[in-house]
Amino acid sequence: MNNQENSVPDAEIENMTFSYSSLPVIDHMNFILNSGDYVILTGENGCGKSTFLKLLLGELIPRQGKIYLFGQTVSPAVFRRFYIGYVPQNSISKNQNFPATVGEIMWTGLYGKPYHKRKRRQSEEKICSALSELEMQDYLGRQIGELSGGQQQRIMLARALISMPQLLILDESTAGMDAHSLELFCQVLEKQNHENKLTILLVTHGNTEKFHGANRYVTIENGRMIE
Ligand SMILES: Nc1ncnc2c1ncn2[C@@H]1O[C@H](COP(=O)(O)OP(=O)(O)OP(=O)(O)O)[C@@H](O)[C@H]1O
Repeated sequence: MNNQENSVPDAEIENMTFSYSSLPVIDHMNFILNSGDYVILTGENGCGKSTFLKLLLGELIPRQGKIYLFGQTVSPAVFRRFYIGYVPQNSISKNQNFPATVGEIMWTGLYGKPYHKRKRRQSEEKICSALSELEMQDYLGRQIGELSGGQQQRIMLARALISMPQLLILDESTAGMDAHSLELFCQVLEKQNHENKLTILLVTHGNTEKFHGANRYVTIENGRMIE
């Protein structure tokens, strides 16, 4: 669904404030993420990027202000109704023995999809095509823990994309990635945004120049979003 048709932003933050007990992190923040935006979010260590994402995803509750996703107040129902893809910083590399193959990880990206069980062939084709885009099609039967960090992150992006999200959130997903993986990752994001109008919100520490095609660059400073 493209929300531009009815001009409802994919995400809207209104006058949001948040603190961890006595530590203020977000201070009367306002922010709008429009459908089709490709936003790069940066900021100093500890400025509140992860906290902002946790608030957006309903993991934390603001002390003040409102958060809307696709025009609706954040709630479990919103996450059932709208697909939001999420690629975190590499967490698999911390568990080299994680007992799953690339294929098994990819299947989890299709859970809840109507064609998941009924159309196995169609699902397999989707998985192969998503892996090919990230040059990982030959790794289907490999244990995820045996792959390099960059390869694992390519798999996690492919997995997020097969769920056909309306919004894709990436939290430091490219940190420490090798040059080739980073190049492929950036190419796929640009293509998804330009061709499929996928809304992207990407948090990164550096390398902002690698993310071709982004239309907005924002930072968090003193608890507010600066564009
Ligand atoms: N659970 C928590 N309890 C208390 N303070 C926290 C908690 N999580 C984060 N903080 C503090 O809140 C501030 C913002 O942290 P946050 O992780 O959101 O920043 P960040 O911009 O994502 O940092 P980095 O770039 O280092 O990942 C920091 O001062 C951090 O120490």
